[in-house]
Amino acid sequence: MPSKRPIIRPKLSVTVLVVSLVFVVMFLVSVGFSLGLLRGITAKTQETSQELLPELVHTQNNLLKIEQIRSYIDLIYWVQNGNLERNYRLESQVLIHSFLFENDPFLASEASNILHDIREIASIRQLQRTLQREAIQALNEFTDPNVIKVRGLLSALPQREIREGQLPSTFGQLTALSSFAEIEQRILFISDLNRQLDWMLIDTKARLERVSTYLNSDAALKAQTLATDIGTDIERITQYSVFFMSVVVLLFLFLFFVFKNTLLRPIQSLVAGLKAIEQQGNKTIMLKPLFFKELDTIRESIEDYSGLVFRMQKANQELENLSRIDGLTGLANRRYLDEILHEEMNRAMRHQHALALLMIDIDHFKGLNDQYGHQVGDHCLKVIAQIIKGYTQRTGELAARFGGEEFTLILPEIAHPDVWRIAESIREECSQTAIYLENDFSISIQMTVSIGFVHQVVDVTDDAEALLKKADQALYQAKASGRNCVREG
Ligand SMILES: Nc1nc2c(ncn2[C@@H]2O[C@H](COP(=O)(O)OP(=O)(O)OP(=O)(O)O)[C@@H](O)[C@H]2O)c(=O)[nH]1
Repeated sequence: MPSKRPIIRPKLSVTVLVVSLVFVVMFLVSVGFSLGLLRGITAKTQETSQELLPELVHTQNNLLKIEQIRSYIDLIYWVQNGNLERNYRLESQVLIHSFLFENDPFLASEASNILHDIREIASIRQLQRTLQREAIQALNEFTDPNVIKVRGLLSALPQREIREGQLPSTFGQLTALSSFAEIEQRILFISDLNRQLDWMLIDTKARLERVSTYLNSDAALKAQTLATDIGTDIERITQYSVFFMSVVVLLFLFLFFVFKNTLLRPIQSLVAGLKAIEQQGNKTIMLKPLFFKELDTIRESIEDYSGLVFRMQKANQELENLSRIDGLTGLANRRYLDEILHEEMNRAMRHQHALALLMIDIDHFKGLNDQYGHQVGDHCLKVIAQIIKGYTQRTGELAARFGGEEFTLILPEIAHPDVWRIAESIREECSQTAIYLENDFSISIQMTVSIGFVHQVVDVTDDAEALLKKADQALYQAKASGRNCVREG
């Protein structure tokens, strides 16, 4: 037969240590991971605040500068004073130079175009202003109303354009100085310059608008990138938290399930085992082997304890039986007789039943002892005892050895005629039984018994002693009446 391999059971203490270590390692890993994640997010936030935010600020600055350049261009266009115009031009140039390109080729090329436009506008405006001034100066000496009108028109440039046909057809004295066509041509040229300026202004403003739109969309893009970055980080933190919490919850559920099956239930079964020993110590209990070594050791101890309790209960029972039984005849002894008689009297009293007590004594037993010896006497006592015991069938009936060669029979809940019948039967059976000597079967002994009994409904005034006494007196009468007879007390 193949030898059974011993089952290796894990130790609870070691398991708890290992689980704790796993938890500690998991905790450290998660702390490390959390710190790494947070560090990454912090670095990203710093990077954002150091790069993206300044970029956004630069874009906003550029937008402001664009607005300022736009107003400078207007001023360059409208201003009549050359010095002021130069100032505005320089200011706008400074602004363009302070423009932040951030390596953006579109911005760089548009800035240089704007610079070029400003110079162009300024130079045309300068030329227009010079020509305008010269023309006005030349016309200043004349008082002709048409000349004054033309001078007025020239002074209103560039607010109001001078169109062909707007000029008067004659200039009076002026025609003496130069031809009408020549003057008209010059004034219209100045006005043309104005139209050119208008177009340039429209172009430049459109360019500025383009740059402004570009910067705005760039700022929006950067803001969106920033928002997306923050959103991604928040999502990562959320995902990590959900993952970590799920792992922890699942692990706890798993451990709870494992410990419930390997720890809580086994402990409950051990407690149930102990209770079973307490409640039913008359049999040994067997428990299922347990997973953890320590618990299994406790299980083995409980099983051993159960076996011990069982053996002790058995021994106690045997001792108790021995203390109730007469060693020679196997009938109840005097002590147990008193106990049962007391109980049966109480029961009879409660239920108002009649109780019968028979005292049975072997006749001339001393002579038998003397003739055949004590051993034969003992044998006869056993035979008579078995005959009497044969009359105990119902619950509560008890045959006892009262002492020496005297026996007692308790018959509860019995009718009077039945007592007589049973007593006579015992007497008759004893007298008809031939007892053979164990070492000589040729010799048989005939024995008789005398019986005294009492039958009555017990009341509170009665006690066991009185009942026994009454039965004994009846027995005495039977003896006095010549033995081998029954008498009632
Ligand atoms: N062999 C044996 N004899 C016992 C035992 N117990 C008592 N005896 C004897 O029983 C006898 C009782 O004798 P007595 O009381 O004189 O009664 P009896 O001889 O039966 O006479 P009556 O009862 O008057 O018929 C005594 O000789 C006791 O020694 C016992 O356990 N074994």
